[in-house]
Amino acid sequence: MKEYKEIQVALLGLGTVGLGVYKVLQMQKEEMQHKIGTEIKIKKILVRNLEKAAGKIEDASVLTNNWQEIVNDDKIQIVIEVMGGMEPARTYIMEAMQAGKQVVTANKDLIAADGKELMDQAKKSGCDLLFEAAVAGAIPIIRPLKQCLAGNHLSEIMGIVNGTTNFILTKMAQDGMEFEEALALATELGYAEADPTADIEGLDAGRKVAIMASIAFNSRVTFDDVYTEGITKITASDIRYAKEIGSVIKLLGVARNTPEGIEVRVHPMLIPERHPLASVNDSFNAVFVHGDAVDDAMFYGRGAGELPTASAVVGDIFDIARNLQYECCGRISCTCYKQLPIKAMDDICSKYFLRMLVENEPGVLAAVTAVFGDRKVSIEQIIQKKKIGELAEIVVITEKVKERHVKDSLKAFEEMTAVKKVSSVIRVYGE
Ligand SMILES: NC(=O)C1=CN([C@@H]2O[C@H](COP(=O)(O)OP(=O)(O)OC[C@H]3O[C@@H](n4cnc5c(N)ncnc54)[C@H](OP(=O)(O)O)[C@@H]3O)[C@@H](O)[C@H]2O)C=CC1
Ligand SMILES: N[C@@H](CC=O)C(=O)O
Ligand code: NA
Repeated sequence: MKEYKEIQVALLGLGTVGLGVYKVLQMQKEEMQHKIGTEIKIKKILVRNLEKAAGKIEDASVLTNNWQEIVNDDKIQIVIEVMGGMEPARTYIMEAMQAGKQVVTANKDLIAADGKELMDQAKKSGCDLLFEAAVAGAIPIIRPLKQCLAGNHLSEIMGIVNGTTNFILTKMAQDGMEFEEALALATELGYAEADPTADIEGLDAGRKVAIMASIAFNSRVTFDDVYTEGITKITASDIRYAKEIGSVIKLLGVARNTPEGIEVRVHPMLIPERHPLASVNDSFNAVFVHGDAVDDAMFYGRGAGELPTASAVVGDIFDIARNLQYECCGRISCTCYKQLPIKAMDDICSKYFLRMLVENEPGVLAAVTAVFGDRKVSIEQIIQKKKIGELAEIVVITEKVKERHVKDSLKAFEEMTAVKKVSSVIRVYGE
């Protein structure tokens, strides 16, 4: 065992998460010696603008805008990447590992796209590359999937894995807030990505689902494999109709290991109010995991924000500090040893909610029903909601059907003069 009076680390980035890590390490100052047998000392913080960063911390002498000062400093043993984005984060992480440093990152964009190359380099360098904060923020999920649940064949992961969109949907449903106002608030609270398009279009959740699926199913799933649909088309009317049928709308990430291949998708879903995910609100996230031994397990906590995300990052730093002392870094490497196919989205099965504007004439409902019937789409419910001039708004809820049959039906409606508009198509949870 090696004894270290202190372990020197460098932070790359001093934004929401970087400042959170700085604060949590200060909050742990008295205790870390007892917990991990050494102290963590931030030796350098890489920033772009020295002046802007100086006002954020007590000792501005640790700030630098020169990466070489970090990568060439042999005393720095852990690099903590919390800048975000693909480059230069990727290069810095690679160079840090090539220089024999351990790495912690919160960067899902990078792990979801280039996880294989990064893990390969970690193995080659005998380094730890830990990324607990990259998925579902504070919630421990990477470590459970890789370690605690390793004695399972995991078949399903499903959950709410984006804090920003969950916050927006909660504010729209519970406080009647407008989409834009709720997004601005989420940004102010430090939940949103630097470009919030990644949150609201489902890309951020897609990256997290790709990372979880790769680990859970031992087969590499990249972000490009994930079907993503965000919440920008969800309207106040959809939320109201959902409420009327005892449901809420949530942005869900789903990954299933099926005999036809891996199903990976992110999209809004109507879920019954009694389902545990329905009460996951604000910036909270929750992940369900199903395995052959564990049965069902659920993980819940804050999915975004300064201190919650830093909680996960600091957990990784502490883990590495222990590994450094016991000289066992790089203990757990890439676990993707299979090459499973990805299931086409057209082949997934779901129930669907469709809101349509049709001519208010006798026979139109029958014609709509016939289009569905001819394309193997069984209807569970069809309700005429209201009249809008000469038109009627109808809501259709289908049985569980194949996505391709719903798409075929939508194509047919485009050709039907009696159908003026299909305003919403939202998948519905359940059998
Ligand atoms: N916010 C959250 O709740 C969570 C975030 N994450 C992830 O953590 C990472 C950081 O997110 P967050 O803190 O919210 O983002 P921020 O935009 O708040 O912070 C990023 C910081 O990195 C700095 N930075 C960017 N590029 C460089 C560079 N080339 N050199 C030096 N500094 C640089 C930025 O500087 P400048 O101020 O000049 O732009 C900024 O201060 C991302 O990967 C994100 O996806 C993960 C989980 C939760
Ligand atoms: N923007 C992300 C931050 C955490 O990953 C989110 O809102 O969940
Ligand atoms: Na996490």
